[in-house]
Amino acid sequence: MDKGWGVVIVAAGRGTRMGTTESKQFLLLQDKPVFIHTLEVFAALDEIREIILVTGAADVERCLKWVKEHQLDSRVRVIPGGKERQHSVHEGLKALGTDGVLVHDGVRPFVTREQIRECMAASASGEGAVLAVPVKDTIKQVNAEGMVTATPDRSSLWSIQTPQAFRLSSLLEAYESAERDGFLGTDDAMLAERQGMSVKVVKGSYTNIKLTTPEDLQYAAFWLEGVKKR
Ligand SMILES: Nc1ccn([C@@H]2O[C@H](COP(=O)(O)OP(=O)(O)OP(=O)(O)O)[C@@H](O)[C@H]2O)c(=O)n1
Ligand SMILES: C[C@](O)(CO)[C@H](O)COP(=O)(O)O
Repeated sequence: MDKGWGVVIVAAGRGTRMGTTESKQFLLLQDKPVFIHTLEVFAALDEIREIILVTGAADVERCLKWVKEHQLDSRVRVIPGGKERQHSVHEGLKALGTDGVLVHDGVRPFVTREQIRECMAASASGEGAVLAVPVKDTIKQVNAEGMVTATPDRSSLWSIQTPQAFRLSSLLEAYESAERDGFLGTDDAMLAERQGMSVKVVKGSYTNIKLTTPEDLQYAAFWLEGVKKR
């Protein structure tokens, strides 16, 4: 990894499930937009040479302002994204010039430096690595009529998070192949898997939540308050 690691942080979504007027990545947590909390974790790692923030075309200017206000402007580049998460990640990957890449959701602000490092290290033993936690609930498959059709064995089920780490050239190839085939996935590893790449799962933590629905914001405020008191 001569050219080191880069990270693509995606923050171009609309946050439909959150239902707020302001996009969830820009909501304030302790006076700071959510995505700034996320950027700060990655910016604190010297081994990350490039940080690309991908946001909506209409939000690039205000993101640049926030980035400057929080003294992250020497570390972070801001570019416009696309219609789906996959398109936004793809734009970010094209903007990087490193050997390794981490992809992370801008709305997962509680990832830790240790988890990021573990993910980078684990990708060396395979072709990719993802942070994840074992599923805690019993999972059921349910049909369109609301009836249970199966109860999969949860011992092999994991909830997948970000960051997800890969060699940049391989992940770019996977993204280009998905685009050619019109394939849309919900995470980066899915695209790598369809190229036959091996993906290692790294046990993360249940606190690395993605802010998705309104109660996640309450959890985030509660969590940050606890961290402040420690
Ligand atoms: N076109 C998109 C869609 C999503 N994302 C980003 O991908 C991450 C994870 O996606 P998700 O939680 O699904 O975010 P949204 O698409 O914003 O939410 P929703 O699906 O509820 O609309 C978020 O950081 C989001 O900003 C992105 O960069 N570009
Ligand atoms: C990449 C991801 O965070 C893995 O859990 C997630 O898939 C992204 O967004 P989603 O729209 O909630 O699936």
